[in-house]
Amino acid sequence: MRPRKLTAVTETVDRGVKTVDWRELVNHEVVKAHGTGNDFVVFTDEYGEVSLTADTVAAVCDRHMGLGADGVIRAVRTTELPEGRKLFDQDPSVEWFMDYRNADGSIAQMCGNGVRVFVDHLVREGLVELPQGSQLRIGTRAGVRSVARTDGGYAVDMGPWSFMAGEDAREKGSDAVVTTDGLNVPRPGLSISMGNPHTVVALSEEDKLDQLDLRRAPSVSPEPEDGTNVEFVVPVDHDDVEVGRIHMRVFERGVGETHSCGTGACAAAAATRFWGGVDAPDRWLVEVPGGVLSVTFVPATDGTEHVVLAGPTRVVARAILV
Ligand SMILES: N[C@@H](CCC[C@H](N)C(=O)O)C(=O)O
Repeated sequence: MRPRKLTAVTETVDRGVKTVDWRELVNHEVVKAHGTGNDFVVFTDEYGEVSLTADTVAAVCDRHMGLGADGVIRAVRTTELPEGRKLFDQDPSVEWFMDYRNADGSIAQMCGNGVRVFVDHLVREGLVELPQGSQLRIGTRAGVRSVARTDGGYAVDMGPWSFMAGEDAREKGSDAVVTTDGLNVPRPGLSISMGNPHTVVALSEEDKLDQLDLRRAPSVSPEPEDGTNVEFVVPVDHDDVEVGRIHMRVFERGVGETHSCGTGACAAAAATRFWGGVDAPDRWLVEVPGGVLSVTFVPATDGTEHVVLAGPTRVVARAILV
């Protein structure tokens, strides 16, 4: 899961025109869709016939030479991948697996915006039925997730959140030091797992989120072995004490700065609520450059606390890769 460098894909230059070759996906129909500006190329590979390589993913996601996206999502039957088969054997109602890849071709365990886009794809393609109010259980590399159709999109039970550094972080409120361009001093960060890793940094209003320069990856010390997504948050002033509100910018592992990150919004809300103490609300609105995500902390039947992420999805194009 370590971030990988964008490697060269097979390129041919014909009369001055560079053409990239995405091999396995030639002639495949794909959909370009996004959730609050976190955009994905999505395709169905029901029987797992495409052997998707990191180079192909990077080529398709290239914003100049490809379709351009923050990641690729393959919809595949759980029975067709070893990771999915395990989930299916435990619960045969889990029929579909979200095979998620970052723009650089690396594999990530989870993608919160991607789950909504993935389920919307299954519904639109007629692969599942999901009337409003009903739930669909899908497989991911972080385990099974339940998704409900809502008025304006989908709500995903993202499972429990946890401190990556354990109880030590709970006591200190941070476990890392984060440095980034645009911030003149290093800041403490709190690392939270949502199935994938996040490090959340709180900024004061004066720090001005928009002064951050996230063209280069922030440096996180100690450096997490598998890398991390880094979220910067600033509280938003508002009157409703029942709902927390934050602004967030994110640098995603394996991608770069994105317009939104669903798991990042959950981690950012979890960290901010933790810093806020016992009176902090259970419902949060996370404003990202691509829109607003809703994050709610709910007690689960197994005694843990689950995070429910809700937000919109939008399909922008259907294409055949040539
Ligand atoms: N954009 C996603 C997160 C995608 C994976 C992430 N870049 C990672 O490597 O962990 C989301 O909406 O959660």
